[in-house]
Amino acid sequence: MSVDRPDPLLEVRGVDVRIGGTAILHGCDLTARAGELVAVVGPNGAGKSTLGRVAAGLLAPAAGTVRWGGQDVGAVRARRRPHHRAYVPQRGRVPDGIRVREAVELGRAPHVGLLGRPTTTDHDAIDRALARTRMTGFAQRRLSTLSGGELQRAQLSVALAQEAPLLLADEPTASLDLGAAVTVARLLRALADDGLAVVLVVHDLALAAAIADTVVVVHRGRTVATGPAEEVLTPDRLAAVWEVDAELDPGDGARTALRVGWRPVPHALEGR
Ligand SMILES: Nc1ncnc2c1ncn2[C@@H]1O[C@H](COP(=O)(O)OP(=O)(O)OP(=O)(O)O)[C@@H](O)[C@H]1O
Repeated sequence: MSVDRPDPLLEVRGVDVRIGGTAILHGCDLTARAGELVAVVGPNGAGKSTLGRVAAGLLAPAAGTVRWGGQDVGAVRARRRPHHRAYVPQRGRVPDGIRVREAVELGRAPHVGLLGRPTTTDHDAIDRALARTRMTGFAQRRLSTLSGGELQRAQLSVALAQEAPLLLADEPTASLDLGAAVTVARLLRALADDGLAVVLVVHDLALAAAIADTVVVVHRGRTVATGPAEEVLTPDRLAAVWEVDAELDPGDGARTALRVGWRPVPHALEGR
């Protein structure tokens, strides 16, 4: 590890989570620094969203610690939390009737205060968040009328208006077409390049390999590997964790592919 790496904005150490008496996470670790994009990957039900929620302070761990900028999350008052981290849920609630700009204004609310009025700085932050997510032209549209991709971008816009140094996004490219997924992936990479710590829960391993500095593999409630995609997503690990015959092709770094053995191996080739 280089000595001049910034201190972590997110540090999850040895976290256990129990829900309704069931152990969901066991001793999980997750670190993200300014300028770093961390992709949390793993099979269905592995515990990725739970890890994202505990990292976002939405779920209290039964053991272990969660720190934002070195401060224990339990010691951060509820109204200060949006200043530390923004969280984009997998399935955000879409309130009836609310327009995109109004939703983004709600994202900005922690800066405005209970009785205050938005200042020019707040309006500028809202405009920037809309522009960054290409939602300026949708500002007066009701959330309920947006397509799945537009809604994902609107939710990111709400989170960006918070201007928190740590952004956690749970499957922001789920149900997006290829072009829309690339747009969101590039935005997340650009946000990290601008100095945010970005944690992304994602299923698409080729996308994770293309944009993430660090990949964290969650398997059966444990963080079993952490590192650059080419070191972590080896054929052996893909076989052990996802139970597939697959290989990551790192390409030129910006274009990545996952070669997957989709069809059963013919008996004649087995064991060769
Ligand atoms: N509120 C809950 N009550 C009971 N079990 C839960 C609850 N929330 C999550 N779980 C269980 O915890 C495990 C991990 O769930 P989690 O949503 O974190 O997985 P995931 O890796 O994000 O899965 P997916 O890729 O399918 O979204 C699953 O077995 C899930 O059924």
